[in-house]
Amino acid sequence: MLPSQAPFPATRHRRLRQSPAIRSLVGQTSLSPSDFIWPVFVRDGEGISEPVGSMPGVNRLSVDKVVEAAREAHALGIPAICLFPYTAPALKTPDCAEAWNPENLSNRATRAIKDAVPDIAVMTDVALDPYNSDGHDGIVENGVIVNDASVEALVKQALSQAAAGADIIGPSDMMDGRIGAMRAALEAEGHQNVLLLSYSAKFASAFYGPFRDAVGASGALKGDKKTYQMDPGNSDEAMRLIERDLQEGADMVMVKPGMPYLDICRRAKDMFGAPTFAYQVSGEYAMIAGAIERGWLDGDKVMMESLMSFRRAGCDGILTYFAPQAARLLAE
Ligand SMILES: NCc1[nH]cc(CCC(=O)O)c1CC(=O)O
Repeated sequence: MLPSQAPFPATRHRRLRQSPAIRSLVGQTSLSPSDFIWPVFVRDGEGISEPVGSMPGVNRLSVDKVVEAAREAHALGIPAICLFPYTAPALKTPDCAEAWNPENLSNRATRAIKDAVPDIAVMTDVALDPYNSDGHDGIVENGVIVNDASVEALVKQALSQAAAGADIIGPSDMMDGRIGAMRAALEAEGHQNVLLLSYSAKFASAFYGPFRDAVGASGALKGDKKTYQMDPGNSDEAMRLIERDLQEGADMVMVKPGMPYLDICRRAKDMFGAPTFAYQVSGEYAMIAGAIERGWLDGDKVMMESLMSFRRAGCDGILTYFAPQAARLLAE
């Protein structure tokens, strides 16, 4: 686009900024509760809402409280909720079998939400880290995260989530070939309408720290995730991964983390035009919420500005821990 404009004073850009009415008329980007997916942490028990230390305002919720959260989200116009289970250390094994237990926490929460609030979409996380005594997203053999055996396990996990009623399955594991394998298995098992929102461009980021505390994975993790998550400096590789996942049957794609990777979002949207999401991850939330808590930033304004940036970068939606707070503000 070549901006075409008369010289000053025929063009005065401030004319277009003079009042709320004019500004709203020419505003290019919109933000609505329907753009949000709300990630929530699920734990065992009943009636429990337990604060996550490094994420002020975020709690781990027992299944009954997750159902309440889903009701609240639905009332606020948030279309989807994404479940992350906090798994007891005793259930973590090298083969990660709890991941496809039909009665695991994530599956119980999915069924409870779909029973109580059928209209909200439930998204689940496919990755082995909550169930792995090694803390990795894939299966570890002799210190190596093995790809193909991991994909087999991830397919079992995805099928158990679909059977529990998940609407959107979000593979966050970054193994190769998992989207194609999951899509084929979902078709074969009669889950034709289950959506795959692939964490296609997921970077090996230090911004996931608070999340690993929230799901109890930081203690277990040996080493780092750099052999499967992406190098933060790579952009072309992100495009190749997104293209690969779309070709394997992903319905929607994700860039993660969000704010430090908005250039990847814009490039992905321009290049593929697929439904594109970004995950404003735990560390991004912690930075903003921590500064708000100290009175260093104006909370509502910074939150909304950060969310608007994703929309401006071309994202159709945002996974954000701010979802209910932002939706409430948008409803005012
Ligand atoms: N498969 C794990 C997973 N799924 C979502 C997040 C991070 C989310 C966040 O930081 O908010 C992670 C952490 C990781 O890869 O270590």
